Amino acid sequence: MADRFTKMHGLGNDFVVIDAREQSVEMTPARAHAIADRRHGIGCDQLILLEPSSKADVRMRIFNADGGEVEACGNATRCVATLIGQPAVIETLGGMLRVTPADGGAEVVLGEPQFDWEHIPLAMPMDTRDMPVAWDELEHGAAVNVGNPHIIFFVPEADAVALDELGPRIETDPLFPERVNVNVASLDGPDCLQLRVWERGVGLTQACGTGACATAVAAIRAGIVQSPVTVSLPGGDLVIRWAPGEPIVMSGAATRVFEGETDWAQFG
Ligand SMILES: N[C@@H](CCC[C@H](N)C(=O)O)C(=O)O
Repeated sequence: MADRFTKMHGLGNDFVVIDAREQSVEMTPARAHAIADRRHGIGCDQLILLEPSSKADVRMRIFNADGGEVEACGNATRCVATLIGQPAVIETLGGMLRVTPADGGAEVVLGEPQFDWEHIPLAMPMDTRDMPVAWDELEHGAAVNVGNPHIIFFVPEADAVALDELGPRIETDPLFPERVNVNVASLDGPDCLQLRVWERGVGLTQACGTGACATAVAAIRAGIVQSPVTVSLPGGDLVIRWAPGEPIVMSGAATRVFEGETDWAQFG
């Protein structure tokens, strides 16, 4: 029997979604990495595996293109919400997410953001609102965990930052024992932010949903913007709502591109 998958994207952040509730699929980091390869595999930023859950409507496992399994993916969560097609609860390593499909996309209620250095996690105690760090022109980052770890730098012009060079250096810095997603943002009008993201385990992507959430939260916390915040990424816009002590709510598009069939055995 052929192995089936759905190719999807959220603002150009693309996914191979495998429904392992209908077919049995053995996933390993090496196999996920091989499937994500854009020349020899199917190609994607993240591989998403849907499994039965005893606590929620579905369990969603997330593998970065490097094969590493991670806790959260905002854009993929909207995509999975549209596949489910009705309000649902999704179990992830980063927590339980409530989703509601809407208008060619979905709304996702993430948990409350974490700011303690142990929860980012960082290798040493530090004020996560204004970290005494510098990598060339990227200085004074803010750190937020929204299910997965993010560092955010507010800069005059996000497009002018050499993120392809600085991103991998920061991602793998020993300050971040679990590595980190690197966000550079600039103010782009009232309550609007421009954002580019170097994703842990992937590289530069067209959009990062959790990066948009972490950046909006850091900007609201710093008093730079007020909720709701429109975050413009290279692949399109997301709207983020948040107030201290409350969960984060993200809204945006999700697109089904095609259904495919393959043979997982060829990927190791
Ligand atoms: N593209 C995602 C984030 C995927 C996981 C991330 N690279 C990590 O390693 O934490 C999103 O839309 O949030």
